[in-house]
Amino acid sequence: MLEVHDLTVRFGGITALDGVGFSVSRGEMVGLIGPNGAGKTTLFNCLTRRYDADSGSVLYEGKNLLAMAPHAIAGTGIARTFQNLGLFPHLSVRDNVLVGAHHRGGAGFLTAALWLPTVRREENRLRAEADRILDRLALTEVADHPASGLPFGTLKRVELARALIGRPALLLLDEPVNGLNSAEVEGFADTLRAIREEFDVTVVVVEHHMGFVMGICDRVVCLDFGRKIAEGPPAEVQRDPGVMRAYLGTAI
Ligand SMILES: Nc1ncnc2c1ncn2[C@@H]1O[C@H](COP(=O)(O)OP(=O)(O)OP(=O)(O)O)[C@@H](O)[C@H]1O
Repeated sequence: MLEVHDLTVRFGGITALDGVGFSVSRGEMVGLIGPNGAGKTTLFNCLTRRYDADSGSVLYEGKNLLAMAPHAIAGTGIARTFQNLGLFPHLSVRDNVLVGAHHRGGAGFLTAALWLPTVRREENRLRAEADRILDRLALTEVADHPASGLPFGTLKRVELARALIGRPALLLLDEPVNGLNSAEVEGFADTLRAIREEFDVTVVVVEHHMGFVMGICDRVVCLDFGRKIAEGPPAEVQRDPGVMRAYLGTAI
């Protein structure tokens, strides 16, 4: 589904990604780990075309992802969540989720401005779908509440709901359990396991919480200073001497 070859990204003198390569098969859940500054978010930013790569290639379903326009990414079936939440604080939870469906609306500017019946039908259909997803993620009670002021754990689920309404085939999650307490982490892991089946979605997840990564992922890729230093089943990567060295001084 996804093939990353020899990907390099530089920011001035910093090489954030240095010849990184790995692939992801349909249906897999792959963990992307590595110490702070290893290049994990930069990789996500390349996959969603926020950053340009200096060299290398990314094939998504056989297509050259790096040649696509950033606005076309959602339409290809790739959705992401953000490390520091990318929600609109003053919009309701439901409207934040509906933002994730923007590429599925077929109405043009004029039909939308005139609020024609086709637009109303489309809006009703998407609202019904948003409500189903909100219900699935236990967010119905806060659907009309503005995002601002809600607990962090709730907002993490809103981000997931917003990604899911785009009907993604590939879901990129950037630190989805960062800042959650241990009960919330467990709850999120259970939800993600179930959602992976229900929505038939392939997942790449960046996360520092090793218990979460090791418990949920089929395979783990570890980056350090922009380079891939290990890849394999979670238990093997956790025991890898290079990975242990990269995390020296950090509990893993
Ligand atoms: N837009 C940017 N401009 C300059 N440098 C950047 C930019 N984005 C990332 N970097 C640098 O690239 C390197 C990799 O950063 P990145 O955020 O990808 O790491 P990370 O593995 O996601 O870290 P963390 O776990 O702390 O989120 C770091 O040295 C960072 O400072």
